[in-house]
Amino acid sequence: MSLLDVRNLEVTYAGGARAVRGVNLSVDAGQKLGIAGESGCGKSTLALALLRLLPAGTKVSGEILLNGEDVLTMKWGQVRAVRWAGASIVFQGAMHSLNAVHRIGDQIAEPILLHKKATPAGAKKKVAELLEHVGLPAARADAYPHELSGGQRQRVMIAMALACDPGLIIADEPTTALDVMIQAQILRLIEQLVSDQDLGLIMISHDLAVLSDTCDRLAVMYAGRVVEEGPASEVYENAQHPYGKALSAAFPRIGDPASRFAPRGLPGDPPDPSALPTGCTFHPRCPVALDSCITEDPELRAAATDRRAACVHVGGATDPDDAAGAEARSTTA
Ligand SMILES: Nc1ncnc2c1ncn2[C@@H]1O[C@H](COP(=O)(O)OP(=O)(O)OP(=O)(O)O)[C@@H](O)[C@H]1O
Repeated sequence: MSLLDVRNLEVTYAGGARAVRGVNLSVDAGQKLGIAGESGCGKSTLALALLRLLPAGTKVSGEILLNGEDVLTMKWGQVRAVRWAGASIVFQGAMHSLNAVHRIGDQIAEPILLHKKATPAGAKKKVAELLEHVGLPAARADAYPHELSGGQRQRVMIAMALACDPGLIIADEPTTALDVMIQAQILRLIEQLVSDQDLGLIMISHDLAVLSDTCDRLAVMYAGRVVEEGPASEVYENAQHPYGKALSAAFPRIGDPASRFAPRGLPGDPPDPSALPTGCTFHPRCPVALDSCITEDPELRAAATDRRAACVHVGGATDPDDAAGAEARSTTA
């Protein structure tokens, strides 16, 4: 049994935006899954859905099996316990997530007192251990958030996420607000904690390079769907889906000066999730779209060993007559 098994997850916001569509994914203990995609592709919605943190009125269907139990059908009391002890989220921008008027030790202690039913002395001891675990002196428990640097605050957020010993950490752009040096330190810290404690990790980022460096597997999302999935370094180095290729080409590579000076962006924007294009939702931006892509939306299918992509061009499914149409379009574009 996987630590987390998400099956056919669909999320539609009250206004009709289909932010997550038919997502399947799984994470085992000790496994690090990266979720990549441009802004608006549904990554944060997916993270929030996993712990039922979406606004009231949002329609969610499918299954979210955490340790075999479906989070979507749990009673609220159980969901609240699962949020700390089963899986917890580290958000970007720790300053906004921490309460400015409380000492950080008290903030970390709160879930321990509430969900672990610890005594005040037991919670204090655990807070000291957690701070040391994330590389902060235990005495920093007495500090207020504004007395810490951005990197230290993000370490506090990680300590807080670990407070009730969850099996899964969901890190949503955990280093986006930090400078490059601190970003690297925080990423190494997360990696180390995950491997020391055999945790599962879902790391969300628009930055494919960061994800390929940190994670074992990578899922690329576009318009609410996973369009490509496989071992992280392979997806980054040799994406199969045209969107994965474009996303990967947008990042300069070490040792490849050409890519450094000419990273290729992808023209256009992801579609409005309340008015999605027909067929493959990527077809309006796709440089190799076929006529059939306007009407057909391919399922994820085997692209190579242990890799899958949702594109008519993978798995030998391309119709040669249709390919002529694509060629004509790309030469006139
Ligand atoms: N509360 C909401 N109500 C309606 N639509 C929403 C809501 N939150 C997000 N959306 C829409 O759902 C889509 C997916 O948003 P989401 O924030 O999940 O994407 P993302 O990939 O995480 O982007 P970013 O990296 O910018 O956070 C977007 O089109 C967004 O406008």
